[in-house]
Amino acid sequence: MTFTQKLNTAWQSQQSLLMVGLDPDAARLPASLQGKPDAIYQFCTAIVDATAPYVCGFKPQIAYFAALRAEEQLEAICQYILKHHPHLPLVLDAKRGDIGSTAEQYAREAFERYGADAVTLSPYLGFESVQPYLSWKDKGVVLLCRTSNPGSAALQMIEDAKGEPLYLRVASMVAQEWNADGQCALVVGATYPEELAKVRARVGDMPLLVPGIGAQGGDIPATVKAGSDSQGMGMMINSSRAILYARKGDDWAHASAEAARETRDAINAARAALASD
Ligand SMILES: O=C(O)c1cc(=O)[nH]c(=O)n1[C@@H]1O[C@H](COP(=O)(O)O)[C@@H](O)[C@H]1O
Repeated sequence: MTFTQKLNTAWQSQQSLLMVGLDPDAARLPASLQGKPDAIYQFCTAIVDATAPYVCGFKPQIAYFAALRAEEQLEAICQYILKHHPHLPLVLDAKRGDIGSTAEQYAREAFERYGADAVTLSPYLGFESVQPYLSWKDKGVVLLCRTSNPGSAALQMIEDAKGEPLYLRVASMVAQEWNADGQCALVVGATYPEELAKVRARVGDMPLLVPGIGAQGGDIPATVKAGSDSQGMGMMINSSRAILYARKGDDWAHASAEAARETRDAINAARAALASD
């Protein structure tokens, strides 16, 4: 099964567009896990199990693991997800981008070492920097387009002579030239619903990874309205910190599950309102 098929199946069977991001911060781990050698593995697998009923997939962010010298725990977490939640897409958030020969190694890292279904990439180096990932025919590539951060406009909104902003040029290039085998998706922040709508209009039903709800303050109804595809789906709406650190007391996994359920329900309420418009 390809990444895109797995994602479509998960959207349908889970009735959820919520993706939970795994961004483990050592300083914010529950007290009961602090100091344990496998604390990150214990934390992330418990979050995965608790939130799995409410999500369309998981997105571990590699920097959080690499910074803590915890790549082996990330490997074990990925294996755990593939074994215990095989129907849920695993998107490795690595934001790689390099010349072709190096990209071949990054692709092996994402797809062989971690077994990810898809990986996030920068489009900045052009097609041959992405081609090594696309040669893994059942895998997905998720290209940065209009990112959620405040400084993203400085480059991404630069206009060409015809007044076309760079992020829309990226969207068109990926949709028309890079997506021959239907493996591509784009990243557009929930913090920019206006641009999200423009990307959706430009790329048809291509999947979008949409981070920026929760800790970054993106509005769920505006996101759903702007980014839904023709089937009322089409987005992996990511939330990391607001789900991971939802706890108020000791029952942290339960608090994360509740936060995930509430977020999924808010997304689905917005979808229902849109459908009845
Ligand atoms: O590619 C991403 O996932 C990404 C792109 C983007 O434009 N903005 C963005 O926040 N992200 C990632 O999405 C996650 C957002 O985390 P929270 O703000 O805690 O929900 C982080 O792992 C970011 O690295």
